[in-house]
Amino acid sequence: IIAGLALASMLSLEPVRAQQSMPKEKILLAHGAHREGKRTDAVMEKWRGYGLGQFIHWGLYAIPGGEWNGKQYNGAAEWIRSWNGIPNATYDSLIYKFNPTAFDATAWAKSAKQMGARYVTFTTKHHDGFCMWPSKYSKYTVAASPYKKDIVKAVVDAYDKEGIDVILYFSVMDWSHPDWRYEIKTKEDSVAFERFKKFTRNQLIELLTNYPKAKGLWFDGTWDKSWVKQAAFADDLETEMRKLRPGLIIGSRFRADENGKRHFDSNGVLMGDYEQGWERKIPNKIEEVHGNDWDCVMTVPENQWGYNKAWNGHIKSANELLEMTAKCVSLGGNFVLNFGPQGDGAIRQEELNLATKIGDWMKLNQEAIYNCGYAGYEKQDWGYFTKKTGSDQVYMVVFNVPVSGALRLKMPAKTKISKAYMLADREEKILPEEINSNEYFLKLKKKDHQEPFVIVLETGKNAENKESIYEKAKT
Ligand SMILES: C[C@@H]1O/C(=N\OC(=O)Nc2ccccc2)[C@@H](O)[C@H](O)[C@@H]1O
Repeated sequence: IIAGLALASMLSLEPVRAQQSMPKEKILLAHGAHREGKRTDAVMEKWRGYGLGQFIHWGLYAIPGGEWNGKQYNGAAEWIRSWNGIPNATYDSLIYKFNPTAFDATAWAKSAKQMGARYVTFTTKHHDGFCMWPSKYSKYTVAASPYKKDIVKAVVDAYDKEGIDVILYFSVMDWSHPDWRYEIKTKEDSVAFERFKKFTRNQLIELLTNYPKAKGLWFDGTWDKSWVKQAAFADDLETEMRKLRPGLIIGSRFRADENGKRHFDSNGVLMGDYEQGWERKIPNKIEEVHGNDWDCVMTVPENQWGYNKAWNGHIKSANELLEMTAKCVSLGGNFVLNFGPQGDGAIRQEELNLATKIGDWMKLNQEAIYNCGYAGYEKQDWGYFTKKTGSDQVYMVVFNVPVSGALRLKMPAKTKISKAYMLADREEKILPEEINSNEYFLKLKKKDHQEPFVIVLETGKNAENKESIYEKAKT
């Protein structure tokens, strides 16, 4: 095209327009993203509105709980098999100690329900390769443990009964499988990894077949070169899984495109149905989520997913976790809080206490979290705006009350407030005092709030559109 234009100009057929900055040419990809933009089906619409979820990391690693022969493992407790202080066979013999007599899936599900979680992501197989279901493709499963029973089934059934949707976590990387490779260097590696790919496909089809109620798969352990090079295989497998389970939700961490690009393909388009990169981190502004669905998965300690006896370092409080929840929802995402049950199957008291506190708050304020998203308003110091999907209803989730006891509220131009009141007590009206066009003071009855609260703002059509009482500053 450029040569043609240049030739034309030389022949003075027509002046060449200054070369527009040509849009970046899309690279033709066989195994890139197969959809651009958010999914619009009902299953994904429901996922988008969950707001709050629970992650559960449970497996053999919960038995040592981050400690071995009295020594504290400094990494994440669920990674302890990789500690060079423990021979793999010694770790793997933990299977003979796995008999969680305190495991009660119904109690877990009821605690999650009370907390206000609307979905749960459960570890069917973590990097250590131990299967929490009786997989017929592995000997290293609950079936070979003293416990014997199918834990994945118990969790899926119990959470489904509480109306909480289940997503199955699955680690592709499987340290215990003889055919797993970090990268393919030799012919032998390649032959072994072909067997591993078949094994992985078999287990995934088995999970989707055994647990049809599961709404999605949360993939992990997909960052090593061996798997990143499997663009065609992983793409075909994703297509097969979606065909087997229409509506299946798969995140951006499952597969890479043929150039090894993960999460976003070579054209910058999100792989899968939502972005999975927000692991123990939250975006600060809407631009960072690029118009995609996303969820943030978060630990209570700094970085412990599996049960760790040492409950130390910075342990997040209920208010911190509520602020993370509100921040995620205010930017159009979901917040997924991790629980690491003990080796005996009981959830530790500290985590149960957090679930209770979060649940008590959610009972009063869930309307500002469920089926809410980005309001499009300017972020302000007092906290986070959320907006009810498909309505004008806007919420202020307040975490910071200034010493004045009054909140300064800046609304977008032409957006008037007709009513404002406390969500937890609708009788407590708040009279916005307009101090400038679209700027208001909201005086609060109570000043010493010990936990976040929500103010409902009625805006939109029924708000009177009186002109601002202030002259525009003459500048
Ligand atoms: C949810 C966590 O997921 C993991 N790893 O996550 C990542 O590797 N996250 C990641 C990596 C690169 C960029 C962004 C996130 C696991 O290793 C860990 O044990 C836990 O199951």
